[in-house]
Amino acid sequence: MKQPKIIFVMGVSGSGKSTIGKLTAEKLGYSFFDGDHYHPKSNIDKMSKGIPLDDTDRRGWLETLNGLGREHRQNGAVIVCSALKSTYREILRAGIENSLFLFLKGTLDRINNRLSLRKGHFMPKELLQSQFETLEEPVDALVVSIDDTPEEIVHRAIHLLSN
Ligand SMILES: Nc1ncnc2c1ncn2[C@@H]1O[C@H](COP(=O)(O)OP(=O)(O)OP(=O)(O)O)[C@@H](O)[C@H]1O
Ligand SMILES: O=C(O)[C@H](O)[C@@H](O)[C@H](O)[C@H](O)CO
Repeated sequence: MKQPKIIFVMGVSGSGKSTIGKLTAEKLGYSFFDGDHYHPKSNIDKMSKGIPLDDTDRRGWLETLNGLGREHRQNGAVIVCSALKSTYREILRAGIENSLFLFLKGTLDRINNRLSLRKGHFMPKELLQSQFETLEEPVDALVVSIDDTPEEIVHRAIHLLSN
């Protein structure tokens, strides 16, 4: 496979997207963008109150991340985004031929445990159930299990990306 220039790291809240995405970008020498930093304040306020985002809330945010992908498609970027639905992934990858989704797959129990330990993040762990309900697992993504150390997960992801 020709190594993709834009890698979207996807999965439910707490699946490890920021952790794995940052390390993967470092290894590949790509820019790194964390989708969490591109939400409008209204979205952050909503999630902080424990209310899940809907399609309308997410639309502009997904378009912004697609714009980032288009901007960096020559030099390479890892972009972190939950990308829960197939229609969201269509928005994200629109016009970017050499893009790929890396799906971090884990169980609700395991992620719930990790979120119980995480401090200082706006996303309440009570929203995790709705993240799983919204998730449409991708059929055309690279899939890595989250049941390992971040270093091992990144090692496997890079192996998959370069084969
Ligand atoms: N492989 C791993 N093993 C153990 N802990 C991990 C692993 N990956 C991530 N974590 C921890 O799990 C928590 C969630 O990870 P992280 O914040 O990267 O997830 P996320 O998908 O970016 O979350 P969100 O979408 O809510 O921003 C963090 O406290 C992180 O340190
Ligand atoms: O689509 C969504 O519901 C949101 O994007 C969330 O997943 C957050 O961005 C983030 O992952 C929370 O930490």
